[in-house]
Formats: sequence, C-alpha cells, structure tokens
Amino acid sequence: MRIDVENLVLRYGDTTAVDGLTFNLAGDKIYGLLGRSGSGKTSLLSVLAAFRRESAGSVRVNGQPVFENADVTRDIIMIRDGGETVKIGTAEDAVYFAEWLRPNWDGDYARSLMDRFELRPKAKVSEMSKGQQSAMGVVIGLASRAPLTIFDESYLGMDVPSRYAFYEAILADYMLHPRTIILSAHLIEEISSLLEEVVIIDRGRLVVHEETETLLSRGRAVTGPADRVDAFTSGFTVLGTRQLGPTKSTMVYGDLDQDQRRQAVEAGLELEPIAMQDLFVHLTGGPR
Ligand SMILES: Nc1ncnc2c1ncn2[C@@H]1O[C@H](COP(=O)(O)OP(=O)(O)OP(=O)(O)O)[C@@H](O)[C@H]1O
Repeated sequence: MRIDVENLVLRYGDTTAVDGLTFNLAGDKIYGLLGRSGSGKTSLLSVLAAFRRESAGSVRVNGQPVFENADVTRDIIMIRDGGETVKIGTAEDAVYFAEWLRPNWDGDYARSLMDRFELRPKAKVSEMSKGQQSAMGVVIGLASRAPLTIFDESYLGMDVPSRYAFYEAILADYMLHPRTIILSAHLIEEISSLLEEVVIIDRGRLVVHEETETLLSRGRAVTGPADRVDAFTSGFTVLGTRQLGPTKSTMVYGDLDQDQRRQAVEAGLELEPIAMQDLFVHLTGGPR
C-alpha cells in the first residue's frame, strides 16, 4: 500500500510529537522506522494506523485519508509493544477475534506460528509473560496478512531465539505474501538486514529516508595516520572520530566516488563500512 505523509503534525497538549513530517513510501516493501526514545515513532504510527487523528497535515494510504475510514483501516494492522491489542481472553479467543475481524486471516498459519512460539491455545493472554504476549501480538500481526502491517517494537520481552524466529517469519511470509510492512525497533542491528528502506526521525522530524543499501554505502570509517585521515575527510560530513596514538579513525557520511576510493588506497587509508546502528547514533545527534 502506498503511504503519503505530508506536513504531518501530532500534538498532545503542549508536546509536539510529530513536527511537520513529509515522506512517501511506494509500498510492498519492508520498511524500518528508527528513532531515539521519544522521537515520535509510536505517535507517527498511531496516525498511520488511524488510532489517532493528526493535528495538522495529512496521511494517505493508497490515496485515501485513514482516520475514521473503515474501507482503509480494515487493511491496516498495528501491533504495539507487548501485543496489547490481544489481552482479552485466551490465545484461542484472540485468534478467533482476529479471524472475524481480518479478511485475509490465515488460521493454519496462525496455528503454526503459535506452535513455533510455544503458545498454548488455552492460556489467558493477560497471564502470559511479556515475551509470550509479544509473541501473541506477532502471531496476530503476521497471520492477519494485512496489506499494511505495522510492528511497533513488537518484540519487547521476547528472548533472542524468539526474536530471531519473529524476524525469520516476517521475511518468509513477506516473500510468499508481499505487502507493506513497517518495523519500528531499537534493536537496529538485529533487524537491519530485513529492511529495504529506512526512515529515521528525530524529535518528530525527518532525518533520512533512504534505501538501506544506499544509506549504508554513505557511511564509511576512514582509518590511518591522523594527518592523512584529516586531509582525506576534510570535505565530508564527519560523524565521529577515534584516535589511538598516531592512528585515527574518522566516520564520514557522504557519497564516495571511484576516484576518492583510489585516493584513499594510495594514501594508505582503510575504508570500512559502518554498522547501521553507528550511522543511526550519529545521524540523530551522536551519543547523548
Ligand atoms: N499520550 C501522550 N500524551 C502526552 N504526550 C505523549 C503521549 N504519547 C507520547 N507523548 C510524547 O510524545 C513524544 C513522542 O513520543 P512517542 O511515544 O511517539 O515516541 P517513540 O519514538 O515511540 O518513543 P519510544 O522509542 O520510547 O517508544 C514524547 O515526548 C512523549 O513524551
């Protein structure tokens, strides 16, 4: 589903959580929404999923406004942290409810996911552990096969094997049933290989919207003798530096052409990729 966000503002009283965001997602990809705590991710996603009405600007999904528009919202599911959407009754009840509500529901797939996450059908969702509740949310989110599927930190409390099972399931199911999936997460390195495009926000504003590959190709750590590193990196946006004795490593952001790569090699400098997490930290203002 195509998503167009234009000059979007969301305020809670005096707090402006989303502050004039504009971006477009062509759809049918797995997107990552990254931002520091309190940067406005949940607020933005809540407007996308029609849980909240925008204060100004607009959100359109496939060209349609979303708020109080049942034709569009039946195709959108947002799973929040801890799977709080499904805390009524047992796991079985949650599945029954989703089946009734979701036109593309796949019951067999839901059962196989419940087996995979070792969720007992008769268990009360409210009595499940945090990780089990999250897994329950993941089951509902995936088996709904909603054309726009949003997971907002849906892995909270899940242990490492369960999180990996979640990531594998997303990818496998997306390959079989392509749709628009948005993942909001702080565990950036765990999810980065899933993401085709990344949207980074900070303090309610857009920092970057880029294909993952392009974003990663823009970040480089340039390492070598300090004076040569300084000379090479002088024209770039410097994200951070580290120095150990005469050796310096400077993280830069920007496009490097063939000539520049050759110059680096000739100057005896090493060029290494930067992890998405490091890029994220520096693009959102550095360690704080
Ligand atoms: N219901 C609310 N009432 C008042 N202020 C709120 C409310 N929800 C969020 N905020 C404020 O809006 C801003 C953005 O919060 P939001 O939850 O959207 O951020 P986030 O990026 O999802 O954070 P996190 O990564 O910690 O979940 C914060 O300053 C937060 O305090």
